[in-house]
Amino acid sequence: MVELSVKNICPAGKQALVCFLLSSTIFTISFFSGNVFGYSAELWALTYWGPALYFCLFNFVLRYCYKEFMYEVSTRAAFLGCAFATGLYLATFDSGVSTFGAYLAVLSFFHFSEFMSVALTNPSTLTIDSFILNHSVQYAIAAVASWTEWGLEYYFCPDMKTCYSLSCVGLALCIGGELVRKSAMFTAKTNFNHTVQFVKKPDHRLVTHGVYALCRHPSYVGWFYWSVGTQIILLNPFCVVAYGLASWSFFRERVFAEEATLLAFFGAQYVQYQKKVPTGLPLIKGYTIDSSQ
Ligand SMILES: C[S@@+](CC[C@H](N)C(=O)[O-])C[C@H]1O[C@@H](n2cnc3c(N)ncnc32)[C@H](O)[C@@H]1O
Repeated sequence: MVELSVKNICPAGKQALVCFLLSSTIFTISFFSGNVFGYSAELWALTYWGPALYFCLFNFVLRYCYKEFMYEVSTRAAFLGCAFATGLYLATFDSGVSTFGAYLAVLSFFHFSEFMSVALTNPSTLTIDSFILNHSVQYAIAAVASWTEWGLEYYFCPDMKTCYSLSCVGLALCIGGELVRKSAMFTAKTNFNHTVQFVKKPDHRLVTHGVYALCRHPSYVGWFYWSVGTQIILLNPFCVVAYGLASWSFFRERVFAEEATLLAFFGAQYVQYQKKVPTGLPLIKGYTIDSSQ
């Protein structure tokens, strides 16, 4: 049984936590120093060049102190910490830029928390991919498309990006999605894996309690709503629709393939589970014995 506590966190998890917190704190202090002390030319330089200088120096130190995996973890966690603080800072702007700031904070926190959740729940599977920064080419294209849409609309129609109440609905959807996904990871623990398993491990147990008693694929449900939520935060009308359709079609295929393996692993036990509990994703039924005929 894995005991979840910060004390028991694995070395790479601790390292990621320290780098994320240190970087986000230093960036936050630099960015917000102007709000506290007023803006002078010197402080302006400190506010913007300070964080950049820190980031370069910190990476230089990391390069000499850590090797391979630990170095890769440290730089990614530090980068995500900087992005998170930058997002928080931009979110305080009195213009449409604040929507991009909120999005940046949500995005960087998501990738950091994915790594930390694996570090806490299933450390033996922890790799650099646990940040899921390099999820897929499609994921990268989708991100760039959303930045492009936001940039074009902000440039040509800045008023479009000031519907803050709608942006807050997106934020609520992202927070809800995060909570559901992380509840799934913390409930399934070592049975959860970022990549679908095609060979059953001897200790793989079917999880049907907690959030898995409400839906069969809570981590996908959370990610689905989180991804649509990010586009509502950005007030991107085209990407809201495109993300909804792309995520839905991705999860429909993923659930189908995953359930075929789960039926092979757990047989009648999984059939019973399917009868009682829905997938949780709209209009997705999953793989039933009938689908194979
Ligand atoms: C990325 S996780 C996703 C889990 C689940 N689909 C969800 O959305 O919460 C994929 C791994 O979880 C495992 N898995 C999925 N549902 C499970 C369950 N109810 N009990 C145990 N393992 C499960 C699969 O075998 C697969 O290797």
